[in-house]
Amino acid sequence: MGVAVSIQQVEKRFGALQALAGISLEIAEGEFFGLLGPNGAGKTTLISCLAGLARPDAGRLAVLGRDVVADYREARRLLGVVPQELVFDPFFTVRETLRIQSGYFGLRDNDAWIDEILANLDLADKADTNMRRLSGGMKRRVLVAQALVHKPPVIVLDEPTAGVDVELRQGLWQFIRRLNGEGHTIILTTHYLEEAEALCGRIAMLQQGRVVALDSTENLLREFSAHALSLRLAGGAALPAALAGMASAQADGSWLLSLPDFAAVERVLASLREAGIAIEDMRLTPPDLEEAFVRVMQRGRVS
Ligand SMILES: Nc1ncnc2c1ncn2[C@@H]1O[C@H](COP(=O)(O)OP(=O)(O)OP(=O)(O)O)[C@@H](O)[C@H]1O
Repeated sequence: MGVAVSIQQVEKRFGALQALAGISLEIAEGEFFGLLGPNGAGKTTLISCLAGLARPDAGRLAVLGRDVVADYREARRLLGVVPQELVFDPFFTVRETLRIQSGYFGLRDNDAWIDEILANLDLADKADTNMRRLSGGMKRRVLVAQALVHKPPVIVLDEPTAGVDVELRQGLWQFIRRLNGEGHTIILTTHYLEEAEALCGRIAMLQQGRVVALDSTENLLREFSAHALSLRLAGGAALPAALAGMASAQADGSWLLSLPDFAAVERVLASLREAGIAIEDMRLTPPDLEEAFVRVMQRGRVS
């Protein structure tokens, strides 16, 4: 697999603020890649640099080998960006908007693909509706459609599901997954960590303009999150001393234990049995990206 996106030592300042402080990343063709980080971490700035909308102060970015500054037009053609902000021209219908966007890329007679996009984004019945009459969620769908009109091999989605209802989210992800299955590289930023966990094969976490974690989703979960075992003991019993170190008392009288793997559940149960303590209620929650994210961010702040 070739390199879809190459980002090398990219820096960007806004006055005194260092928005990007030396970002290096490589995203392979066909990846579903997540770019996560708290508000202000630099995700949108990095995407703007990739799309040629902002110029980095230092470093290089390339899309499928095309430098985004030196070879702007070709790099831009290889990229489809769904922006975070709802910007649109209120005077055109949905179809006109998509035809105009096709025109920017020199595409005529693009209606077959436009119809397919509209159908997949559940916008077909809005094709002749004026943009200003659409709801916020519908406008967001049009932004997604606009990014796809030229069938870009690399698709960047900057928080595409903010303010979007559950049904569209599912439809959108189904469509994006299909495109990914057909070989399109997908780069996603989102604050919905469940979505990132379900969709992304690899994730970079940004904090204050730096990459503070970069790994497969699986490895990030393994390293930074644990199985959480919630236990309520009969008669409000205390935990045996051997378990106390890995547990914290909850406000409702239950205990929360952080376990590295399933085998640890067995050790906990054996320890309770030996101490003659009965269990009233027990729940096991798998590792999740939200916990991993919080831990990575806390670690970042310390160093
Ligand atoms: N045009 C600009 N002028 C000045 N500062 C800017 C500009 N654009 C972004 N910034 C600042 O750069 C930093 C990074 O912003 P950016 O929008 O890239 O973050 P983000 O990770 O996308 O955040 P969010 O999750 O809120 O979208 C922030 O501190 C922001 O205030």
